Amino acid sequence: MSTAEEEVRQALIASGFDFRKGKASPSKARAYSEGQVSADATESSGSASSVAAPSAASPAESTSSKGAEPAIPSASSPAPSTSAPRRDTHRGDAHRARTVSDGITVTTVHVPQTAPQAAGGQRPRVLAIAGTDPTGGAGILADMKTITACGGYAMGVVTSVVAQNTREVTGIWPQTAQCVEYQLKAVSDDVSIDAVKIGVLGTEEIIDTVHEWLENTDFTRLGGLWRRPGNRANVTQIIGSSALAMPAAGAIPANGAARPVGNTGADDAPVEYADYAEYHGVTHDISTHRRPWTVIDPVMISTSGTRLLSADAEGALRDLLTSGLIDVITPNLPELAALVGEPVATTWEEAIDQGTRLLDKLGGHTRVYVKSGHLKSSTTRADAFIDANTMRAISRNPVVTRLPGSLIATHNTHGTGCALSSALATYRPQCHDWLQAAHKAKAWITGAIAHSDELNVGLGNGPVNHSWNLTQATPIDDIQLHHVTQREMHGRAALPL
Ligand SMILES: Nc1ncnc2c1ncn2[C@@H]1O[C@H](COP(=O)(O)OP(=O)(O)O)[C@@H](O)[C@H]1O
Ligand SMILES: Cc1ncc(COP(=O)(O)OP(=O)(O)O)c(N)n1
Repeated sequence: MSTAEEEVRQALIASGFDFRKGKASPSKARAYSEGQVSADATESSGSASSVAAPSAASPAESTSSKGAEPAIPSASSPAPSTSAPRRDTHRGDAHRARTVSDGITVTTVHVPQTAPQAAGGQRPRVLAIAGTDPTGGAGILADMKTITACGGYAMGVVTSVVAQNTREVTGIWPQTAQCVEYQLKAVSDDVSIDAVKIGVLGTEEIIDTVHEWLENTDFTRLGGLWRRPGNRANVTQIIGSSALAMPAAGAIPANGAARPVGNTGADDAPVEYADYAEYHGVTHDISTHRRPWTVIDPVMISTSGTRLLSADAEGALRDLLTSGLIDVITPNLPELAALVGEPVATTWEEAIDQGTRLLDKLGGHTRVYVKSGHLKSSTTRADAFIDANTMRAISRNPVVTRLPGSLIATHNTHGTGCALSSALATYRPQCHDWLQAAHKAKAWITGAIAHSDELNVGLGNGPVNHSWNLTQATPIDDIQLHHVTQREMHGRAALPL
């Protein structure tokens, strides 16, 4: 079994998956434990692999990654508190490098995983802007389940009502731009939004509406973004006691003008951003992340072949993608091909080349998470995270990180892309950087696919199991229910009408 498979296996074990009993899917469990799912064997040797552009050197010191346990938040098995010290979690250890295509070198990098830190019980507030699927496998219902399972508080704005099931799409009713605008405003007028996942947008007008909302809303007005406790030292180190102070000399390399962060008042300081900038030596994120962390799944065509974005809306989509308002775009292979105007990639290497070209095309304003679900010729399901923002201090080239994964033999892949992008958006506020969030999202979706056979939903391509890492609902018997109801009624009676 390759180390990459071992990592996924460990992630599943950490989440409560029982390989001996083969609880979710005996055949799948066997494939894992006996090493039959071996797509990554020739491509990775560390606990995670990265592809780095030539001069993007990874930190050199090496700590063994063997046995490192990717943490997946789980109510049943809380993430271990013995994880690596926080400040170390970014520091990948280069193990080996190889060239996959012109100018791109694969480097195997160990990216230790730590548990998302729950901030005193507070959950990041994550808004999904997406279409519907009444079967709950894809779209906004799937987003709600994913966000909840990944530790967020889920909110949703509906862009399009879609009649679909696990087999086909039978009708699409895009909402008016005004309807979407009112929904967006209703949320952002009242709630601090920490992260946004964008799915089906449907029409040019809706894209423009979301674009304008992201651009013009003052997201810090309601008291700033969610932050984890315990980071105060980093903020003061970088931005001083006032959130508007400039970085201390030397704290951030001079590769861009340091700009004040948006929040005022020490308690509202956006700790994440300062922390991010300090580590990566970039100022980009300080200035842009006054907005919520934003992930877009550029859903254009459903797997069943139906257009979910009108053809004339593609120009507006490109404008949004190049606006600097989007942090990560998560295309599947057909979407990636459409965005770069090329045939669909047939190998992982081609997909990476296309992802890098897409990033170039978008002016480097975003990050590209390339999804491998449609890779027909291979049993690898490794994804790639291509980032032109990190490591700028060392190299101007984008860093391409391989997120290991192997094919799971199941037809239950309806809505995988929706779930992955929601998981990414939800993990980001709980992680140190996008890369760590990407690793967690990949581990989570792998678990959700691996556990999908526990469900029995629909006659076609069934959904993934969004609640795979959650404990069973606590059974409540009739007597308990009776007592709760009595208490509620007494409470209500006391409320003024
Ligand atoms: N059969 C599978 N086995 C393992 N991982 C899969 C499988 N199908 C999809 N994935 C993973 O699910 C995620 C979503 O990918 P993809 O299916 O390409 O997206 P979309 O649903 O947008 O088409 C990716 O991480 C991909 O690698
Ligand atoms: C309302 C809605 N949004 C998105 C999709 C596409 O879902 P995706 O996760 O890309 O997966 P497939 O089901 O198309 O494989 C959808 N169908 N509906």
